[in-house]
Amino acid sequence: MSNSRGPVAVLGGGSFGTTLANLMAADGVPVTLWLRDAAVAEEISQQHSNTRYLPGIELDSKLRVTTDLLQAVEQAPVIFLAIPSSALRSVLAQIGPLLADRIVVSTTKGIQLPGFVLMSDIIEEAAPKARVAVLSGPNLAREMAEGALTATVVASPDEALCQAVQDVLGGSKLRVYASLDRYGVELGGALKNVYAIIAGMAAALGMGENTKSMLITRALAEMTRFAVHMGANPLTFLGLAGVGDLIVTCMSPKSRNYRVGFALGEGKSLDEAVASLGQVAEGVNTLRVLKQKADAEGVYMPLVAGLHAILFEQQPLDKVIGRLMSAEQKQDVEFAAFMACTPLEGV
Ligand SMILES: NC(=O)c1ccc[n+]([C@@H]2O[C@H](COP(=O)([O-])OP(=O)(O)OC[C@H]3O[C@@H](n4cnc5c(N)ncnc54)[C@H](O)[C@@H]3O)[C@@H](O)[C@H]2O)c1
Ligand SMILES: O=P(O)(O)OC[C@H](O)CO
Repeated sequence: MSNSRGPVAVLGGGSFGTTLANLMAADGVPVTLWLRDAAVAEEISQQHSNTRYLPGIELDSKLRVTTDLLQAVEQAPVIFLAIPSSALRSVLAQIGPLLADRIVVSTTKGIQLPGFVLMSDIIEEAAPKARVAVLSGPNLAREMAEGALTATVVASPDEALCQAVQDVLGGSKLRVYASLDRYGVELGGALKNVYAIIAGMAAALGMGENTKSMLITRALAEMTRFAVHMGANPLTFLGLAGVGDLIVTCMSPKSRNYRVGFALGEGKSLDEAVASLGQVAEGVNTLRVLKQKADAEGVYMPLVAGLHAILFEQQPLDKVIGRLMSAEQKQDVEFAAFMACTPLEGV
């Protein structure tokens, strides 16, 4: 098995897996994309397109594709996972022991039950000897596939691992920054999806720019409060995987979570909003898991509680907004307080 620039396997042939694999293939990295659907694999290999997830994008002819999972991972020292959080366990169950000593990078931005299970936890359970990192940041797949200049973060306490991922993934269109705070980067990517649903709702309801700015800023305070309580470094939330990803997902109709929120704001039911999307919106499940955890830990998360009340407790929107606006008016910037009790390492 070789290393510094591949071979690489990308597991998951949806929007993000196809995009990441294509970027690396175009940059000369030997990549194999694994997906389940033989017809999509055939289309990628013969037509160099994935019309279901990236319509109108011409994929690089060097991109190899397979429906054979073992073949994909067999010779790859670096493996990216771009599988929805709900399916990660079942995919890893088929290959766990094969992943010993490999670099396994989760790009999945979700949290699962029971309890509060991150994707890195699922990987380490299935493959205890793998070297695990997470990748997160303001990374709308469609824009990356179109060649937009983009930055992301690879996070692991293992600096050599981060360097290996930077070498393989970084290129003329994509800058890959490193972080030692894997936990914070992973939480940032998952939590921001919940606030993107709220931002989409606010947009559909015609709320003003002041309101959108208030939402994003208070969302950052709220998600950081939770993450710091759980052990993450607050400074991580000032970076690409925190405020960077929160901004893009809360501002862009290209975000699927934002689009779910927008559809809800237009009066669709949650089932209708999710069904009309046809792609994964991790924020809906994350909201359930996060609300439970915040309650159990006693962390104050009024925006999460408000969205949960609307989606899962049948509370009317105007009542929830009224409650949010009449809550105690607290301190603005909490970062000083967060940082006073957190060592400035692990960012
Ligand atoms: N799309 C983006 O812009 C983006 C960016 C960064 C991170 N992510 C994260 O990447 C993850 C994947 O998202 P996506 O955008 O590629 O989703 P998607 O909805 O575009 O595609 C999901 C893919 O997963 C496949 N899949 C579903 N269940 C599977 C299973 N059991 N086994 C194998 N494959 C299965 C589907 O067939 C599909 O190819 C999500 O957690 C998402 O938050 C997405
Ligand atoms: O389309 P979304 O809402 O899943 O967001 C995609 C990425 O996470 C943005 O960084």
